[in-house]
Parts: sequence; structure tokens; C-alpha cells
Amino acid sequence: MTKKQFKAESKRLLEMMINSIYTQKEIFLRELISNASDAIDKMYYKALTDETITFDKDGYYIKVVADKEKRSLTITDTGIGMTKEDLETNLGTIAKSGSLAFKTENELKDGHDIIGQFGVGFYSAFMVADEVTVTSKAVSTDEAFKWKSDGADGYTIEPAEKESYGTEIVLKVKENTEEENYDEYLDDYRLKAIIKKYSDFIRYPIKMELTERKLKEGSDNEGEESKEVQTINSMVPIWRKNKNELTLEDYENFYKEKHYGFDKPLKHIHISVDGAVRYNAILYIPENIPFDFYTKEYEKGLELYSNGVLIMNKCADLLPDHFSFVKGMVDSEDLSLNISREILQHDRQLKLIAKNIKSKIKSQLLNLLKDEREKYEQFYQSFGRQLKYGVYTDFGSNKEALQDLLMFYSSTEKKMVTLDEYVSRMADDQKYIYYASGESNERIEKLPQMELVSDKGFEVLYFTEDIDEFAIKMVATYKEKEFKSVSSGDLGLDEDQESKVESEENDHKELFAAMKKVLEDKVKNVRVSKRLKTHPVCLATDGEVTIEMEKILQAMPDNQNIKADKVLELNTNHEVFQSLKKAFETDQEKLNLYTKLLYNQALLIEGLPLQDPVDFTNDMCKIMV
Ligand SMILES: Nc1ncnc2c1ncn2[C@@H]1O[C@H](COP(=O)(O)OP(=O)(O)OP(=O)(O)O)[C@@H](O)[C@H]1O
Repeated sequence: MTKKQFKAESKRLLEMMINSIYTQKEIFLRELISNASDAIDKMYYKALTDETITFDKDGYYIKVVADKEKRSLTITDTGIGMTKEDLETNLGTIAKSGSLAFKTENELKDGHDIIGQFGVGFYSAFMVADEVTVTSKAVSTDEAFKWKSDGADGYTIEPAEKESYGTEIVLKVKENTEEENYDEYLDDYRLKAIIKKYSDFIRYPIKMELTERKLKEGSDNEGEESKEVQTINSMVPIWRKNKNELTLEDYENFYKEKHYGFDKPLKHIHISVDGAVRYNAILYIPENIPFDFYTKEYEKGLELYSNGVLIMNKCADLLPDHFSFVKGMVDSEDLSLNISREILQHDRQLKLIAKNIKSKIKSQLLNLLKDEREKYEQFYQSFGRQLKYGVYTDFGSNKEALQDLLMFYSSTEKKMVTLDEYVSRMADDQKYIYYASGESNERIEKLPQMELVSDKGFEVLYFTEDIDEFAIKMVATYKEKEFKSVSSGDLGLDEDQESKVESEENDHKELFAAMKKVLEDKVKNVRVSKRLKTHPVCLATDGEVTIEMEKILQAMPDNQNIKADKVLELNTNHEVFQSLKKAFETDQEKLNLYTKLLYNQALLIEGLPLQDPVDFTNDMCKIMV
């Protein structure tokens, strides 16, 4: 028997592929099982047009058998089989895909599709085997043939004995090396796990003979081992089932089975789209934050299946960052796979699916907000931060899509509210959407800056997370209403007050100038406050950067020392102001002392650090004696 050489380019390709296309050796089994499943599919098509063949679904299966002693792994199918010519052309020339030819020759009906397109999958067997033997008998023929290759030099083909139609592939599994443990591909439980992982939803049963330990009959402690043929794959994927056939429990079980999380999902989204792009998806919003969610280690992404076969564990392109908490899977028949079947080309279909999924998730979240408020708030507590990041990043390009999902605590409602709810409650004379930033709701409530706005009966949103103000700056306006910090220079309150403040400002011009001199460049200005009622003093800001933003920016590793333009505001109706006036007229030293004290108090109220706490306590003592 003469050995035939692989076609020249094939040889190179083979080496290249073995070493580089596949990142994980275990996928060889997925490839061989996909081929076997394709072969059974082909039988199905043939039966549609050929009366001599009957397609009896029960007679079709794939079997995987490992033999540790012989170091052999056998994959058998009862599919269409290959003639001598088929073996020659399909396995003798790499990158010549029989499946692709079959696909173009036969219009595919009935939603069945054949995954093989490139004609390299088979060769992945050489990643784990020294030698591969394929014995095959094509349907409607009497002869069987054996194709054999050690992968390097070429292959032989000879007549063989085989009773039934179909193909048997025997891999002689490589010996272990220092880097690689090949024994695992002879271990039934490891093989079972690989099948479960990649081929669980292959339409035909994948059988294995597994050793089970059972109690010996009649004994309650003596065990015995017995071999049992088991079907490993679940075959009908849950996502292909009709939604009304499925119960909540089914979805929860799938979530657990797939190890999407240890919690129960808060909500599931089952999508079946049959339009410009066809796909099925089951998505979940987890109940709890995954432990690594807010770390760099967290990887977003959905499992991606191509026609029931797992292609990618975490396809990041399917989820925008702001929905990175979503878990689940997508299955589509329309994906154009690249050669390794692992990475997709920048596929138009994939983009369409991703876009579709994005809008589905959004609309489901809006439904949750509308219909199951408590659940939504639970969701928001876990992942609201991620939505706010979504608003802020990419120069606000997602703000329109996300702003309706935002919630903040309301000063008047005493609960979380949406921007839409806030705006719908705004009085006619209210120009702005007010917000206040601070460490906690309790601290914000006590901020002197809150006094006047609250007194006017205006609702204030509390920003307690560092991202809040940055996100809202990006939103800028909601339903044509601008956002305004209660600490910002102009609060847009009534005009009578404006002119009163203006004249007071004039009256105390010299006093403020003297105070500004004491404080030097610690503040940009000293002025009359429009927002204080009972408190003597507060800090306000002019310009874009607020004090809370300054705190966050300063905490960043490579901060550029960005500071808020701080303004010391005084309550001219407070008794302390009278003391200030007196000191200004009579005692410069006292004015210095009072000014420093008031400034430091304002810092403390804002939760800002005192530059010199000892100096501050000394000043306190001075006014006591
Ligand atoms: N078990 C099998 N039964 C029948 N034909 C087979 C079997 N395995 C492989 N073939 C034939 O050999 C061809 C080459 O297989 P190979 O896995 O290399 O490529 P493919 O399945 O066409 O594409 P892919 O690279 O996507 O796997 C197949 O297209 C098919 O025609």
C-alpha cells in the first residue's frame, strides 16, 4: 500500500493549525462530534429526497468510547459515511470542506443547518493523537474504507470491514509530556465534561459507557461497579423551546447548570428573533453582584453558540459595558465563523444581534421599573453604578439610552426616584433639577446649602456615589431641565432676593475683601449667601467642578490637582455676622481669627480635611478665654 502525501499546502496548514488555530486542545472533541452530527444531518437530508432511505431518528447517535489500555479514543457515528473518494477529498485535502459543498448543493430546509464550513476541524484530532484512523461506509454502498494518518507525512486508504453505515474515528492518544497531560482524554469523566461543555445541545444523542458504582443487590453497604450506556447531552436546548412550555424553575435551573452565578437570577429574558438576523437568547439579570464585578478581573460577555455548538465562552462584543452584569447565552445559525470557530470575524450578524440584545435589555429593565418597582430597586442597588458609568463613559454617547434607568434618593419623597418622576413633580416656578452631593443621605440632609432650597419646598436628589455628579454633568439636561447643585453659585431662586443680596454685597464690600485677604487663595471669593437660613457659613462653588468632584479627582492616582473654585458664603442674618462686622471695625486680629474659624468650619461641614487641625483647635481655645 502506498502512502499518499497530503497536498503540499495541506501539510503546512496542518502544522500551522495544530500549533496555532486552537487555543485549547480539548476542542478536538467538539470538532469531531460536530462532524458526526453534520453527517447525521446529511443523512436526514438525503432521506428527504431518496425513498430508499428512511430516517429513523432513534437509530442515529454518536458514541464516544475511551480505552485506557490501548490509549485509544473512538468516536462513532451512524451518519452518511464517506466513500473512498470522499475520504480522499475530504480528509486528504485540508481546507476542502465537504460540508460547504453539500450546503451549496442542497438548499437547506427545515431550519437545519450544517456547521462545517472550513474543512480543518477534523485535523484538530492531531493535537491529541499520534495517529488517526477513520473507517467509514457511505450510505447506499457496500464497501467500507479505512483512512489512516499519523498527521505528518500523509495518509493511506485501504478497503475495510464495516457492517453499518457511518464513520468510526479512532485516535491513538499521545503519551503525556512534561507540559501536557494527554491521559485526560482517556478519562470518561473528563470526556463527559468536555461533551457537556461544548456539545450539550447537539441534536442527536452522544452516548458513553460509564462506570457507575451502585449498592450490591440485597446489601446496604457493599458496592459494585456496573457499566451503563448513558446519553450525555441534553439535546433540546431550553432556548429553542417555546416560552410558554417553560417554567420559572426551568430558567432558574438553567442558570445554575450553566454556573452563571450562585444566586438566583432576579429576572430572565428569553428572546427568539426570526427576522433580518435569526437568534435565540436567554439572558439573566443576577440578583447579587458577582464578587469580582467591580474589579478589573471581571470579564463581561455571553456564551455564544452557533447552531447549538458552543463557539465562545464569553463573547464580549455581545454586551455593552453598561450591561456587563447580564449573564446568559446566544445561539444563532447566521454567524459567519472564522477558521478556528473560536473567534468571529467582525461579523455583521454579530453586530446586529448585539444591537438587538442591547435594546431588549433596556426595554426589559424599563418594564421591571414600571411593573416590579421593588425588584428594580434591588437591581439598581447592585448595578446602578454600572449604568451611571455607562452614562459617563464614551463621551456620553449612551446617555439617551440610559438616563431613564437612573434613580436617586429624593429629599421630599424619602425614597429612590427616577428623573422622569422628579420632572413630573416640578413646580412651574422651579427652573432646575436640584441635587446635593455628600457621603450619605444623612450628611446631605444636614448640609447648610440645603436649607433654602428645601425651605422653598423644592425636591433635591441626593448624590452619594462618586460617579453621580460626573454622570449628571454628562446628562446636562433632562426633559429640557438643567441640573443644578445646591452648592453652585447661582441657584435660580427668586429675583427679589437677588437684588437684596446685591445691595448687601455692596454694603459689606470692604469686610469681604478683608476676609478674602486673610484666606488668601484658599477661596476665590467671600460673599453673601442666598442659601443659608440658620447656619452662619458654608462653602459654595463657582464653575464646573464641585467640591465632591474635587474630592474624587484628588483621590485619583494621577490627579492633576484639579480644584473647585470655592466661595465662602456668609449668612448676613446670623448673629455671628454681627460679630464679624464689629471685629472688622475694631480689631483686625479678631477678624483674622473669626475668618479662619468660619472657613475651617465650612471645610468640616463639607467633609474636607483641615489643613492644620492643631491651629484650628488653638483658635477655638482662643475664643474661649
Ligand atoms: N464523521 C464524518 N462523517 C462523514 N463525513 C465526515 C465526517 N467527518 C468529516 N467528514 C467530512 O470531512 C470534511 C472535512 O471535515 P473537517 O472537520 O475537516 O471540515 P468541516 O467540518 O467541513 O469544516 P470545519 O473546519 O468547520 O470543521 C467534512 O466537511 C465532511 O464532509
